[in-house]
Amino acid sequence: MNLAFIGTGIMGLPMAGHLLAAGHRVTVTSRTKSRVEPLLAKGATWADSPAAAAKDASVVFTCVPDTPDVESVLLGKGGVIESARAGLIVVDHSTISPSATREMAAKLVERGTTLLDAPVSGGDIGAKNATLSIMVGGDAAAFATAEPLLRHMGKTITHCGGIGTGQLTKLVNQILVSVTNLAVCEALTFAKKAGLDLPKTIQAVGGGAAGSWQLTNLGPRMITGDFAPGFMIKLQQKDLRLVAEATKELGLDLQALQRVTELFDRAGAEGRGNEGTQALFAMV
Ligand SMILES: NC(=O)c1ccc[n+]([C@@H]2O[C@H](COP(=O)([O-])OP(=O)(O)OC[C@H]3O[C@@H](n4cnc5c(N)ncnc54)[C@H](O)[C@@H]3O)[C@@H](O)[C@H]2O)c1
Repeated sequence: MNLAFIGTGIMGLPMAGHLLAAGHRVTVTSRTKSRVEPLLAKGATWADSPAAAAKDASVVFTCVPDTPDVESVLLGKGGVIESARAGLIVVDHSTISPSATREMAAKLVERGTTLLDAPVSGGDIGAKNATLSIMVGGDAAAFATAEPLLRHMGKTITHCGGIGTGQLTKLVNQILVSVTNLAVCEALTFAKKAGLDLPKTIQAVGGGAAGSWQLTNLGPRMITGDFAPGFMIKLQQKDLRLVAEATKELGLDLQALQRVTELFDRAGAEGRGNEGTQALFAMV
């Protein structure tokens, strides 16, 4: 199948690589061409704009940082909409605003193009190992077409409902991920102060009821001071802003969420925005 992938950063690069490895023709574009070289070396084709990338594609994937980036690659100058046509499916893997997603879907549908919101969870490791959880919102027929492609990149693929429900589900995910991250930071701070062997502690509690992705994957990075991203703090701040907007709309007041949001914002203000979320350990 002719596919396009726009935004080949920490997540998009390995995800597009899986589509290539599965035998699809993949045209790619991203902000920094040099970072796409590993895909070009494996047979991907470079395009100078999202519109050019989408021109001959049946399905276009996007994985860029924030809502304005998705708006730019889909609806901006040189955006996908310029070459959009009846039958084209756009699958957006970015984590962005659910309401902006619905608005973009309405604009694309005027060209006969269907948008699926399909944010992912599982981190850089899940992207590399093709074990992502992918939460999809949008038209059921478009989902049926996209699902076999999503299976090359993820293990748990869920059609959550109509357009925007993938993003709302991802916000549920971000509440769990961020509050658990803080719990891991506090537990390991306690363990360190108590003089415990930290790798043994992670092993011991990770196998019981306290086990979690955050503990298993970020705990070892926390205790060795490896703060390379992973999932950047500035992206978690962006996600927590989206969660804050949604909780306000729903009239909710979630205490642990507020605390962890403050800590991530403080980490960002201290210049840690490009570090991985495990660097929260340094803030506790
Ligand atoms: N890193 C993770 O662990 C993780 C996990 C789940 C979800 N996400 C989400 O996935 C999305 C991407 O995250 P990432 O970690 O890969 O970020 P990243 O910054 O590593 O990659 C983003 C890519 O998008 C490209 N890009 C940005 N604006 C562009 C534009 N206008 N046109 C073309 N390309 C553009 C950049 O060049 C970069 O290659 C974000 O929404 C993030 O919240 C990330």
